[in-house]
Amino acid sequence: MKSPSSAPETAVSAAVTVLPGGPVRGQIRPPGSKSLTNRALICAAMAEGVSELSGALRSEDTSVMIDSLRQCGVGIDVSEGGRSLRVEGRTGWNRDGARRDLYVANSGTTIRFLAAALSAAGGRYHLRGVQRMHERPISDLVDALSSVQKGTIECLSPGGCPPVEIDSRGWNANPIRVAGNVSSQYLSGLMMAAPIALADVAEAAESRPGQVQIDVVGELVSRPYVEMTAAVIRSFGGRIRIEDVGAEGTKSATTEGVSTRVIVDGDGYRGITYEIEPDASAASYFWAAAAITGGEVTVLGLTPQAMQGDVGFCQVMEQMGCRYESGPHGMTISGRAKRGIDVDMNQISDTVQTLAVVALFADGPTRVRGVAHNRFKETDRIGDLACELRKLGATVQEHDDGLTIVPPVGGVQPAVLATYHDHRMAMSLSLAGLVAEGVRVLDPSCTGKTYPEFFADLETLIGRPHRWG
Ligand SMILES: O=C(O)C1=C[C@@H](OP(=O)(O)O)[C@@H](O)[C@H](O)C1
Ligand SMILES: C=C(OP(=O)(O)O)C(=O)O
Repeated sequence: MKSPSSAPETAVSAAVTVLPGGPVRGQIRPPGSKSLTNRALICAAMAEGVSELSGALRSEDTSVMIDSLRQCGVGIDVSEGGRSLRVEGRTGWNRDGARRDLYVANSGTTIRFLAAALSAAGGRYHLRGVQRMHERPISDLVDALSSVQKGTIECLSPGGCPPVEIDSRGWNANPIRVAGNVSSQYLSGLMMAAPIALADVAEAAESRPGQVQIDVVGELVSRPYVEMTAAVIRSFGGRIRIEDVGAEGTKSATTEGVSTRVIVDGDGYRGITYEIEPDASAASYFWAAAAITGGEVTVLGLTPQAMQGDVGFCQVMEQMGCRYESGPHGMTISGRAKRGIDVDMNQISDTVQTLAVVALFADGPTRVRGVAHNRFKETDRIGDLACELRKLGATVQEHDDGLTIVPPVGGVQPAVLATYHDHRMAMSLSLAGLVAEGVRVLDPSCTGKTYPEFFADLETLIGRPHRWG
């Protein structure tokens, strides 16, 4: 067994068992938001001037973004253990015009945001990742880009998946139509790319649009991330507005089938000083630790006004019977989550796995709706999640858009749980061990995608070591 001090933060261990004990009580500040770090990096990289980002996340998803931008000629200095990033805007951008081979591991934000930004900036790029990345769809974004981009862009794997090959001379057309039912990251990528297409960075562009209009056709999932994108764009000096089509006065012949319209103008990004919030999806594991054990956990640095929709997980815990309080410094969950609930998680889909584990300890079934798009993430987060919950003794029904979880009669059973290279599978499933004996979680180092120090931080919060191996 490794003690907390001997376990390196990215320990490569075959398995981890979180040991049962009393109620979890304490305060914790998770690392910076992945979503905000990768958005700020894109805007800063394409800005005029220098940006200073503080509170950034250091993890695989942000490292592949930093490495890719550096390969394109962007100067990025990393300090304070990865928390501070100094980004020299577009001065060195793609000077030699060579084809860049960019590796993005399994980071959806990186490949979707970069594909759009690089298409707008112009140049030749090959974007590739791990095997699972080559199974995650990107064709809705690539189709949207190919309709506005001079040059070529194509998906190289069957089913419209990466690698993506780009040979672009910038954008010259309008409006862009994009589907939003598989991932909101396509729209976010286009939104962040639009100011780049409007600015001088597009040296290769044969002509530049004066304004960019992006129309989302049909359903848009994970909406809070789109608001977050707009907020980050505005912070970096971009001008953007989002209209819900269908609202009074917005319907016309040009809005047929369109649910959301985004209009971007202005002349690009400006370098700024920017502070990144702690990661709200990561915070969900600590709130859940309180909810499962009947303890009390305050997550510092987050408020209900945070830019991340996943702070909404606290309201879900409240629905299940916890007490939820917020103050200027943090958000607190206390008491046990006793009630099973029926909940639409479309807007906070990264917390479905966390909720599923809390649901194992409730006194009735929990039905999760609205997350069909969870099948396209690091793994199939409906089918594979159901499989692991059943190993713990739950009765689980899979639906097209989610799942129903009936808690195990007689309590959660000991089990060895697979994690499918999915950081959220490892972080959420391990929490079952806070109450139940013998919950062994395989490949814990997969948390490195967004939270390399997760198990070390959890040990600190619960005040006892995990069993490794
Ligand atoms: O834009 C973002 O930063 C994200 C959007 C969400 O993806 P989808 O829009 O695919 O649901 C979320 O799951 C992901 O972790 C981060
Ligand atoms: C879905 C996720 O990541 P991404 O799509 O950015 O790879 C996630 O972090 O849960």
